[in-house]
Amino acid sequence: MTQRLLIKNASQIVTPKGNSAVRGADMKDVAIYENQSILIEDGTIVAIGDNPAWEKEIPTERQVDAKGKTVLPGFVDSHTHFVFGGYRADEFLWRMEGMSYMDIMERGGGIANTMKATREASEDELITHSLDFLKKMLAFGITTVEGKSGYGMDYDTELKQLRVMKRLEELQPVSIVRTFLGAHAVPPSYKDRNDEFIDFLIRDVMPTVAKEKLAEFCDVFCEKGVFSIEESRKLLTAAREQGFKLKIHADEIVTFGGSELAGELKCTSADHLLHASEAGIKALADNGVVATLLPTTAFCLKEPYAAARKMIDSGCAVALATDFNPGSGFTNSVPLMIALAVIYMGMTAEEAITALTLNGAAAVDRADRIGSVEVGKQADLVILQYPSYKFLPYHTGVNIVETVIKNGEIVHRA
Ligand SMILES: N=CN[C@@H](CCC(=O)O)C(=O)O
Ligand SMILES: [Zn+2]
Repeated sequence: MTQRLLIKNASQIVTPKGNSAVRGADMKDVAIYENQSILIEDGTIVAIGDNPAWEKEIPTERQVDAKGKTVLPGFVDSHTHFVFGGYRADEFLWRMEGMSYMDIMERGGGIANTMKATREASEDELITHSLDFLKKMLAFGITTVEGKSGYGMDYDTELKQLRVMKRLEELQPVSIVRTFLGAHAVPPSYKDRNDEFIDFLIRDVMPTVAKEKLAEFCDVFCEKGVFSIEESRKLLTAAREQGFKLKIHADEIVTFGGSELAGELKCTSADHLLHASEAGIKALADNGVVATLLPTTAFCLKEPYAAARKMIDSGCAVALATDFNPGSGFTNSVPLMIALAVIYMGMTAEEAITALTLNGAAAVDRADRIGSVEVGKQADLVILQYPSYKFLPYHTGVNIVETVIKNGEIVHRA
């Protein structure tokens, strides 16, 4: 029997439109429907309108009254590292005392610190740890999350992280898009042997990840002192040959040319971009690479924010994501991210919505299925407790998500 759900009388339904990333000036053009309802059948949006017959046909227990509230597409957090062992609270405080992220990394802390704890953790421990994070994400309105490996940097642990994410999909409602980030740092056992480590990933790890369909994307931390442009190009080119779609951590700490490489390789997304050059921004815009910006990381690292305004004005498709991880930004606060984007990065509220929904979906190659409230799309929805989307930045830093719907079912109520 058809399972129906009616979201009725929403003060506003606010959504970007389309099946692909929205670029440049179009990012602000969200549709706003007032006092309309959404009819869902078997997890798919089948109508948006104000047909009085719907209320009569659908049992009251399958109706959600959204009067005085705002409905948005479920948020897509397209860049996280949420499966890891241990914490790095000390490092956070060292940074506040003046040590830099790279200083800590060069002294054997940072990613290597989490690598050790992740290697030691059992699959079940990682599951328990991650379930708690996923629950918090859902409460913030995140209905799809991308998660990366990269805290193993050896065969067993990289696969363990990816398998954990696969198992987590069955245990809770948030959809998980898996990314292989074996090239997250050079592990101590390969110190100063970057080439050999890249070869090891390409030859010994990637084929299993591909064969077992453990990841859809491959990513690399392309950065001065981590992986060079040439090493990143070699890894990503091999990854594409093995069937992966591509992502890149680019120009995070210094201007390095990662954005240009993303353009050259036509990566699905290039992420961070705090120090992307003019030519890099142009390369992203010209090649349809989603520019994924991670404001909470810049905030936690006390670094300048990415040039969101300039990117949008140059025709880029910008996405916003939390980069939730134990080091550079141990926060998955969507309200904080929106506040930073609107207050400090010059994005409008409408652009921030597009960035967090349809463009986030494009950054994980799912814009044809999710990311907007449109007939035919999967019914992943967020209901805010206020009558306008403007409350998202205005009620600054506060979580105003009241109800979350995944695949046409209520999965969270505040
Ligand atoms: N910059 C590289 N990777 C992560 C941080 C990982 C960590 O510090 O544990 C990021 O995207 O910010
Ligand atoms: Zn990252």
